[in-house]
Amino acid sequence: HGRVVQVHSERVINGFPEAFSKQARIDMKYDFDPRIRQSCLGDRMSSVSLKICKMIIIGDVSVGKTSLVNRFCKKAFDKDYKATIGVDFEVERFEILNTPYTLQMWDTAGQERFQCIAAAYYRGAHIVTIVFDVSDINSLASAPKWLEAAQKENKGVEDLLVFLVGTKKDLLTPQAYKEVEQEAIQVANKINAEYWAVSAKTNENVKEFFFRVAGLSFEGTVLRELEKRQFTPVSKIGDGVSIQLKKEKLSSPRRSKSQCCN
Ligand SMILES: Nc1nc2c(ncn2[C@@H]2O[C@H](COP(=O)(O)OP(=O)(O)OP(=O)(O)O)[C@@H](O)[C@H]2O)c(=O)[nH]1
Ligand SMILES: [Mg+2]
Repeated sequence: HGRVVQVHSERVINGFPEAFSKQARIDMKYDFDPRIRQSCLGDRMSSVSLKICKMIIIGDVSVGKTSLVNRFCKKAFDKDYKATIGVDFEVERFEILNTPYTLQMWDTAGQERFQCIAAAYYRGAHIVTIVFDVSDINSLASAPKWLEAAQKENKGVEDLLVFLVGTKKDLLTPQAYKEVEQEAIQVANKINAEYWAVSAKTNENVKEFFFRVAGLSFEGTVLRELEKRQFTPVSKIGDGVSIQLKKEKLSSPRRSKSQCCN
């Protein structure tokens, strides 16, 4: 039996997803790395290892983290605020260049009193999405603090993908938005993040954002695997039976000794 992975046709990615802003993008490329296209479309990758990445979604209280995830994963928008208690979890399956890819999303609480619970889930993240509300400039100012908190739980990890996402774009006039954008791009550049602006209410840029996350993180994880394989004995490469779960990245969160919830 081959593995059968059901992927919804709306989650199929073949073209390289574009960045939102030329002024704050993670990379300057316009296509997948040629090595990726070659190995994925040659259908050798898919039988060898499961590709899963973990994304944490962090940011101030009520900026719209849960709304962003729910718009994409559940196609729903709720105008009433319901605080996230600790953390919520969603999974999305994609098919990228014929290869199954899973994105885990950990939607964390912004409320101060849940911080210690939420931070326990930061570990093992490949992707950090810092959310702010474009109609609340203070929430943008918090972005560096949130990144620090994520880095603290992922010490020594160099290739974290960081996104800075402004939500509630529908609340601002185009002129007011442009002013916020200038500041947001500066912050994004300072923290090496890619900048996006979205609206969960109108659905503007929501799918585009998640596709970009999926495309870039997929590329990163496949490239890491290809690099690892360069050092693997040839006989092991093609045997196809070793579906490797990267256990260390997926394990349940451990609480750090130094802090939290007393
Ligand atoms: N107009 C508008 N309102 C939004 C948008 N996104 C979220 N909201 C509203 O903002 C409020 C907070 O949204 P949430 O998604 O719950 O915020 P959160 O960041 O998850 O909050 P915590 O879980 O407490 O950290 C809710 O009333 C949402 O309806 C948006 O794009 N436009
Ligand atoms: Mg929430």
